[in-house]
Order: sequence, then C-alpha cells, then structure tokens
Amino acid sequence: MIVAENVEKRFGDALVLKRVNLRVEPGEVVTILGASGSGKSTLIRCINGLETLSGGKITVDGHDVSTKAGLVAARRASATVFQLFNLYPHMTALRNITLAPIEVLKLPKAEAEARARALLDKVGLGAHADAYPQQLSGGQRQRVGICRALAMQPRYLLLDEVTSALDPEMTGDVLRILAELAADGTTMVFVTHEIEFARHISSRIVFLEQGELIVDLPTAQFFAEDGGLAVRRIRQFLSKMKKD
Ligand SMILES: Nc1ncnc2c1ncn2[C@@H]1O[C@H](COP(=O)(O)OP(=O)(O)OP(=O)(O)O)[C@@H](O)[C@H]1O
Repeated sequence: MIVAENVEKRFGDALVLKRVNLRVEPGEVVTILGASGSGKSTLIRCINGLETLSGGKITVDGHDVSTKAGLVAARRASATVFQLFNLYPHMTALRNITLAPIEVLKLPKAEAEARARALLDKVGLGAHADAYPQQLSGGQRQRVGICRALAMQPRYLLLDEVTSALDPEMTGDVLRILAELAADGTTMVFVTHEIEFARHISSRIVFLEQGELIVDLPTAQFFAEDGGLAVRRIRQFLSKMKKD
C-alpha cells in the first residue's frame, strides 16, 4: 500500500503540497486531477523519492521513502513513467527494457530479454525490439517506456501525464495499453488530463487544488449527478479544461 500522511512540499517560500493524505491499496487505479500547477507531478515525485518532503511521511509497503534503505525498497516496489520518454538514445528498445532488470534485479540476460520481448508483444511492438528510440514514434517510445517500467515487475505503477506529449492517435494506443493493465489488476497512480479515460479506468479520483487534496471519492461518486457542490464545481472546471 502507498500511504501519504500530511505530506508537505515547499519550494522556497511556496508551499505546493499542503498536508496531503492519500492511500492507494493494491489493485486500485487512482487518478490525480487538478489544474496546472496544483501539485500533481510534485506529489508523484514525492512518492518515488525524487523530491524530499518538507513535512509528513510517505511509505510504500511500509518503507519510508525519506530514509535511504526505505527509498531503495520503495523504488523496487514502484516504477514511474514520465511525460517525456527518457529512453536511452544509444540503446535499442530491448536494451532499454532489459537494462535495469539485469543490473538491478540481477536477472540472467536471456530471461530478461524473454520477458522484455513478451512485454513488447503485449504493447504491439514485438517487431521493434531492435529499433533505437529515434526510429520510433512518440507513442511507440512511450509504450517502450511503459514496458521498461513493467519489466521491473513493480507492485505500483506511477504515471505522470504519459500521453500529454502525444497526438490523439498515439494517445489512444497508449491509453488502450493502460486500460488493459488496469483490467489485469495493476495498481496505478495516474496523473492525467484525459478525464473521460480517468472515468473509464479509475477506481478513485482525487482532486488537488493549489496543493490541497480537496476531493477523494470513488469514481462513480465523483461523476454522479448529485455529487455535492464541491464536486459539481470541480466537474464544471474539468469540462471547461476539456474544451480549452
Ligand atoms: N523544482 C521546482 N522548483 C520550484 N518550484 C517548483 C518546482 N517544481 C514544481 N514547482 C512549482 O510547484 C507547483 C506545482 O507544480 P507541479 O508540476 O507539481 O504541478 P502540476 O499540477 O503537475 O502541473 P501541470 O499539470 O502543469 O504539470 C507549481 O507552482 C510549480 O511551479
């Protein structure tokens, strides 16, 4: 389980996360929504230890990410996919995927490659194992990025706006893969602007406003007509964001 308790993050004078509480149970798909600058990426970066907390505590399966040993264990349990693909340009898709399993998990090369090929098949890129990133489209690169994260066999997948650099067709390809992963029971924490997609795959929606987590509801309740004033206001904001 991922547990964030009273998490605060400060950049200089700006408090960008304010006493955020969040729990993600295995099997859940939790989507973080919110306006630009509300702190969504910062929260993801705090969960995977890329930012140090200014206050509060985050544990992943009981491992405190603010300690060195805890962070190592937490990073074994979770993998992050970012907006920009961050693939190594001088390595093939296959090598990008097998690198960490060989170096970190100490898997034999043949086993790591067999798993990587199975993952590439799963995302429709079986024929591109030997391609270099620059030979792949943005959507294909992002699918390799997802394979790279999955190759570490994480219990939790953290996804930070993984489609926002993609055109609509490529976005569709990536979202299809994520929907399949959700259906397979992969636990995901998902930052996205794809509201309809969030509605489709999430078990819960949380909403950040200026660093405060102001709504945390099961998806059906979040989108229900009688969801309450705060939720109606947020839905209005989201539908406006969709048109922009
Ligand atoms: N390294 C940093 N140094 C200073 N300020 C930062 C840093 N990273 C983020 N911020 C600030 O923290 C606030 C939250 O940023 P964050 O990227 O988490 O928002 P977001 O909700 O993910 O936005 P977007 O939807 O635009 O990606 C913003 O005001 C941003 O400018």
